[in-house]
Amino acid sequence: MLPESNAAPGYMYDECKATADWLLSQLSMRPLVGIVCGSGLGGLADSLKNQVVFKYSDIPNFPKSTVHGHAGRLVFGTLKGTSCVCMQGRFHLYEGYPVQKITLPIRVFNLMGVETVILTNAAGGLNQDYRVGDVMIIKDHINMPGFAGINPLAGPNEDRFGVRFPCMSDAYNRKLVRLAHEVGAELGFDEFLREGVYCMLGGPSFETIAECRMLNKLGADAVGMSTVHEVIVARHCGMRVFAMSLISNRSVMDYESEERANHEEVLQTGDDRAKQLEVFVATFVSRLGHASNGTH
Ligand SMILES: O=P(O)(O)O[C@H]1O[C@H](CO)[C@@H](O)[C@H]1O
Ligand SMILES: Nc1nc2[nH]cnc2c(=O)[nH]1
Repeated sequence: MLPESNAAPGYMYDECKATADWLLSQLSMRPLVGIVCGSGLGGLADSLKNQVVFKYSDIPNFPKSTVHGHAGRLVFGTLKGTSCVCMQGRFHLYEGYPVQKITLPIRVFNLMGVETVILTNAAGGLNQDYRVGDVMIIKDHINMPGFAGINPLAGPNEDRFGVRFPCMSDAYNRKLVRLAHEVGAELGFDEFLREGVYCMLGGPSFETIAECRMLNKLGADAVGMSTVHEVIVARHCGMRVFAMSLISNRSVMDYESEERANHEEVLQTGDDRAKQLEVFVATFVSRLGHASNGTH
């Protein structure tokens, strides 16, 4: 056990609990599903009914959103009768926060009673069969910052959340992956639904051509700058995880290519697929099957 002085400030159990209690004291529901909206996908929160909305800047201990396309609002409400909380905007390493701080909301989800976390992101398509607008169900990840010791669980372990050495070979719930394929097929989305491996880099610069080629050779199908740290923290505290990437741009793999990755294209692709993804997430949530409906 590391000495107490090494305890990371702002996201240990007591801070997370204070934030969860503050939120719950103002709500008449308890969320069962937590949703994180990726770049350009903030519209997912708008489909929640009976909304109660908090600005991140008003929530104790919460970081602030600094990225265009991430509104910085926590939205509570119901999706087809299931109580949900939705992060309309997430936090990234490149915003300058410690990796533990950007995952604080996931621990707050857990303390509010969330059982299932649905993470979405925008990502570059490394897999050469992928097209812009494809949706990749994430079956596994490569935690590139983790290779350099940047892991949200580094530091003293908080036993009240989970064990020191959590398993990650089952990070992405396989039943939920199957459910996503079923829902996709029913909605007629098979044509653009894929399944693959997401690789996280720190950003904010996009990848070089050599980096894209390397990542693809290593087995990654899509690359982004988020999600993995949230998955690790969610699994550490025992929540089930489903995640998907909207392929917002094709990773440039060829020195002759005129394509250039840019955030505007990322946001535009989100906009183009927004309605279908809203229907997908709402249908998916309605099939999760929780024991209670989250009302007191
Ligand atoms: O992963 P999300 O939050 O969807 O955002 C993705 O889009 C941004 C780059 O355009 C990066 O932040 C990348 O991680
Ligand atoms: N790292 C990275 N993140 C992204 N987010 C959306 N597209 C991309 C991309 O091509 N690379």
